Amino acid sequence: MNDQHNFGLRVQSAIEQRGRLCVGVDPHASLLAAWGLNDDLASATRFSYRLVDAVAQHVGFIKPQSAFFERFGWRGLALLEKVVERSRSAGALVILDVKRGDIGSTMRAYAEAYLPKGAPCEVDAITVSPFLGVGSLQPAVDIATEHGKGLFTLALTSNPEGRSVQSAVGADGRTVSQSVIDAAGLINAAYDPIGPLGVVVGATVGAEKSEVAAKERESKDEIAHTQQQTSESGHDLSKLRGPVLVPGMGAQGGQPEDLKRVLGPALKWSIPTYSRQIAQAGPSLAGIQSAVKDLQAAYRVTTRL
Ligand SMILES: O=C(O)c1cc(=O)[nH]c(=O)n1[C@@H]1O[C@H](COP(=O)(O)O)[C@@H](O)[C@H]1O
Repeated sequence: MNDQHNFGLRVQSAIEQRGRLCVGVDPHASLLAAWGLNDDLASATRFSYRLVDAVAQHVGFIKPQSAFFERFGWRGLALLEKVVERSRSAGALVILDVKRGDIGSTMRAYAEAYLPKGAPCEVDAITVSPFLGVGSLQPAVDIATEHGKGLFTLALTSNPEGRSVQSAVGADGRTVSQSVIDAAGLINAAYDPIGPLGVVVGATVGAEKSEVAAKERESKDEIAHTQQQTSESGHDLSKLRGPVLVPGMGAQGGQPEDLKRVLGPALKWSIPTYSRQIAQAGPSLAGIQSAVKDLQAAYRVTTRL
């Protein structure tokens, strides 16, 4: 399999060549206001182009959040397509944050919108939600792997409300989030050394080790295993063999030093993503670029393996 056909290998080489930082493009009303702009399509266009032009040649990953474009209707979607195209042609991998999840037949249509070569809004990967059942994502897995694209499945989200669902324990004794991580690991096992199925783990999860995770580690054997394999999130990411998108950084409180603690062995292919913190350094190109440089330098130190 050549590098271009395995999204995992493209992630690996982007990290090696450009670093692991991901810049979020979220034309949020409050950020537009902070830049002295109105909350309208013309302003969202200026904001997004400025951000992309400042960073796309320097970072490995760009993550536009679809909702901030969808709110402007079809014109917003046309802008999103241009933002994606501008980012990809500067060499960044685009992870479109759309958090799609539905019954299999509908899931196929969502995947077709973004993943095949020549799709209307072709990106390198999308975020997907597994809460209709991990198996419902299969059509998206098929389309992603067929076209050399990736998926990032929500496992442990950065918002505190996610915990009650994601830490629930299934009949097999695993948490919902661990089952999501394991399902991605099973697909990635066919790839060496890294596969195309990523997960989302928020940087904010480490501080709150859940009671469930503690119960899972009750037996002595498990304690020994856990000390070797798990992160402070209490989840075992050691068999994932895939990329981990890490939101919750900056504006939500996560710091570069947290990554190692939260991810354990999955640090190697982690992609910390920042939206507000980087945009807030704008609107000047120099301000945005210096925020990016500082974070890239911090990650070179804190993620040394
Ligand atoms: O999938 C995501 O990107 C995501 C997952 C998650 O658990 N938490 C989370 O904040 N996000 C997204 O990551 C971005 C975080 O933005 P900032 O907090 O401004 O850096 C937003 O676009 C969120 O929609």
